[in-house]
Amino acid sequence: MSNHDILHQTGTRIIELDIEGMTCASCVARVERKLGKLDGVEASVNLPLESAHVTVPDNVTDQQIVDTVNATGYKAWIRESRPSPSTAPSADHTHGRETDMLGALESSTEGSAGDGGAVEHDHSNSAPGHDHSDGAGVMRQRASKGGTTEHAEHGAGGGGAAEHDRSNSAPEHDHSAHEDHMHHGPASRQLRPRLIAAAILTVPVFAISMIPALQFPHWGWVAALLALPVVTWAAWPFHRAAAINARHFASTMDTLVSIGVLAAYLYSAWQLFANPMMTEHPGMESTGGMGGGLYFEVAAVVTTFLLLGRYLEANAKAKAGDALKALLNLGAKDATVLRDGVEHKIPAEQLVAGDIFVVRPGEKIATDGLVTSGSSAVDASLVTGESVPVEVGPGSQVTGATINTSGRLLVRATRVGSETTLAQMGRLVSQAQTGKAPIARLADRISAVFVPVVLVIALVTFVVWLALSGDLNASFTAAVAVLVIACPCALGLATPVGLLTGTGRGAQLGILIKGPQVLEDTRTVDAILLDKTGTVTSGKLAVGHTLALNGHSPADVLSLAGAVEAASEHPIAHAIAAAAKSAMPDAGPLLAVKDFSSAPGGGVRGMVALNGAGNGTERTVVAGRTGWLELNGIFPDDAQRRALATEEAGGATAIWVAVDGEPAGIVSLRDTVKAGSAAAIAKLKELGIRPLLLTGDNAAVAAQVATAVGISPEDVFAGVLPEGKVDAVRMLQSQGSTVAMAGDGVNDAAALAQADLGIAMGSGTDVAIEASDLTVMGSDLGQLVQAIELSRKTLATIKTNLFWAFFYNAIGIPVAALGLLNPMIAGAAMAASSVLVVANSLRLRSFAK
Ligand SMILES: Nc1ncnc2c1ncn2[C@@H]1O[C@H](COP(=O)(O)OP(=O)(O)OP(=O)(O)O)[C@@H](O)[C@H]1O
Repeated sequence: MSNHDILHQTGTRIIELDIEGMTCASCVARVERKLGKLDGVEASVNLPLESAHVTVPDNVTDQQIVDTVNATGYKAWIRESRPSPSTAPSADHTHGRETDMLGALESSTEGSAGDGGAVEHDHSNSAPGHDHSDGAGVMRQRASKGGTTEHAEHGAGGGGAAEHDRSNSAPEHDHSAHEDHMHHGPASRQLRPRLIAAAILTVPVFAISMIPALQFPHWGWVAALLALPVVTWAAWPFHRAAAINARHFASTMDTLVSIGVLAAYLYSAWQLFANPMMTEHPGMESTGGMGGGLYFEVAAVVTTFLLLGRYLEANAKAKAGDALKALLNLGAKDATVLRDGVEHKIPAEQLVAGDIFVVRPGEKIATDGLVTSGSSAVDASLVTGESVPVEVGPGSQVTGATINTSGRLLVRATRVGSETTLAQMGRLVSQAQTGKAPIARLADRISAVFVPVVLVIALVTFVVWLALSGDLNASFTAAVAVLVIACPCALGLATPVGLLTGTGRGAQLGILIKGPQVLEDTRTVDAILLDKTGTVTSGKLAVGHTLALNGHSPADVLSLAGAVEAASEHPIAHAIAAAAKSAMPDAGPLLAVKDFSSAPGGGVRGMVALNGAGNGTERTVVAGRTGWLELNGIFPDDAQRRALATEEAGGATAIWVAVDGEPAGIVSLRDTVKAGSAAAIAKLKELGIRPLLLTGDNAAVAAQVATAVGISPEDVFAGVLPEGKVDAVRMLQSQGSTVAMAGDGVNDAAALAQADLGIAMGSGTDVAIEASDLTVMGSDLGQLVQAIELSRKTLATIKTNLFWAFFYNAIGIPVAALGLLNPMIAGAAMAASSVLVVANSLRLRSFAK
């Protein structure tokens, strides 16, 4: 779907919300459920990003959405609102956060912009994404004043507040708000002092409660006093969340923690008040005669552990988002634009398509463009992950954010703002991170019913224990342990943190994963169709020699073919045109062509005007494969066909050139297999994936390439027409294979979409990227292998996370109910499970390092 299509769909719109105050999977489930109750509204909430992607029909206002979230006890702000790309957004997140990510990009390049307001204004005039936003009546302001204040509060001092002020005026700065969420969000900022205070007070409470040698007369009162601020002030975030939820008759994991901690403290306090003398002598705690004991240390230790868990979690969440931020920060800040021969330094976001800008050696290229003069090597490793700089010269396309290493370039901007490759990358990554795997939805649903169930289990534990043993002390301990061990927060973090880290690391490596479902697909894939030209081979063909037929000269054949091919984008065409040009006398221009037409996977056709013929003599030139010639009514004789077959048998890509309806010659071209292809294919086999070669080229060339890289001869599909590529995918699928397809061209788009896993390679065409599930920015097969490995590893990580999260709860609850788990250990275990899940995910950050 083109941007144009997206912009003109009506009926629903997409709202991006920032939501504050969610702590666990139960919160996520509640927000989704409440929003889902509004007619036609669908929401997908992301816990680590503290955001929601909501599809809203026209009859529901933005304010209603915000109010609904606020009414569930959280705080919501609208980051952005725009027409929906489709009526079923959760299924199609493809364009979900278009202007959002543009905003993100712009805010990241804002640093040197000087007057931010002016920059925004200029830019929104120039970027189509913005025009659209304006037209659609984007809600640019945050929904409530309170929201802004609150956000500013979380920012790091004045700078943060200033940033938010600006974010009120235009959506492009909302990303900075987002960053603040990640870095100075309520979590780490609020939790730190509470954690420190809790830890300092808990140590003595624990020591005097547990070590009789340290006890002194009336130590119980001292413990009660020391533990009081811990269970009230330090544990406040838990109580506050529990209270907010209770107001709405809902419960989350905070409810469990809050009840557990308060119960332990109040019960102990009640014991102490009932028998003030119970700790008169050291070691006398349980001789009070009521069968009770003191649990101040339990309340304090549980609080401290849980705060520690939350704190580490908050920091880890911030780290997990780093990769995306790093990606967005890649963009150049300034551009030197050439106007009337004079260089002007302007903020990069003020560039408009058509501007000519100067890039000096060592500078970042400000935006996507076409080199108009100069030559240099461009280091694209930051964007594509490919380490070898690419040579560019006039006519070469360059990508914004790549680095010009050697020469001075003049570049004409072709894509700016939301259109640039970098913006698209950011968008894809961000969408992937907000998407939800089916398994994560399951986890959300489970945790929503989980808390009330746990409350009941805790109550039953208490009652049954008391009935069976009559021991109030033991009954109480068991019930508190159940409450504490049951917090499902690890469950809520398992998928999003894994996904965030995996996709973030991918972005750094030039690998874009479109969504959680893709991870699942990479696991099941067992066959991969590799496009030959440009994927397995370099795609940089060179003309070997030209065979002339029917009395033509090789030079004539080449110059006529070159003239027509100059109008085509095909690698074969580039090679022939380049060879023809260098063979021209005095390196003059190629002959002029009119009535050009081309058939993908077939060849080209055009009328070439002969220079020097004076009276405008023209030749009809057809170049391409046999089938294309035949379509044009040209049928080579047997001897000519044999000549072609001989060329092909030698491993060349042989192209017919026909002039005025007669075969006139054969141009032979050669491609080179990429250095890393063989190793990558061996690796694919190791991963249990059967590599197959798919090409429009002739069988002999295909077989040679296949042998060179280790693909077995029966796994080669040669001479395949573009539409045949889809059939090849279907055929393998019908044989029961789960098929991946890697390709880079427009020709491949249909096959990419048909494949179970479509992988767009190389800087790829937009169509290919659109149709694919995975995009590998580099064109090296090794990167493709890396992409599959990373996806599989991310999925494995998520699964391990879910296992541990479920495991803790599944094992912990019965053990606690049986009275075999000390509440303090339960608290530590609970916190450890969250930390474990996050730490396990962060391991992905070192993937391929
Ligand atoms: N512009 C062109 N000029 C001449 N021949 C062409 C042109 N485009 C396509 N062909 C012919 O059609 C064949 C198939 O082209 P197609 O683009 O489908 O595949 P390819 O690029 O050769 O290989 P692959 O499928 O591996 O990318 C080519 O091998 C060539 O014979």
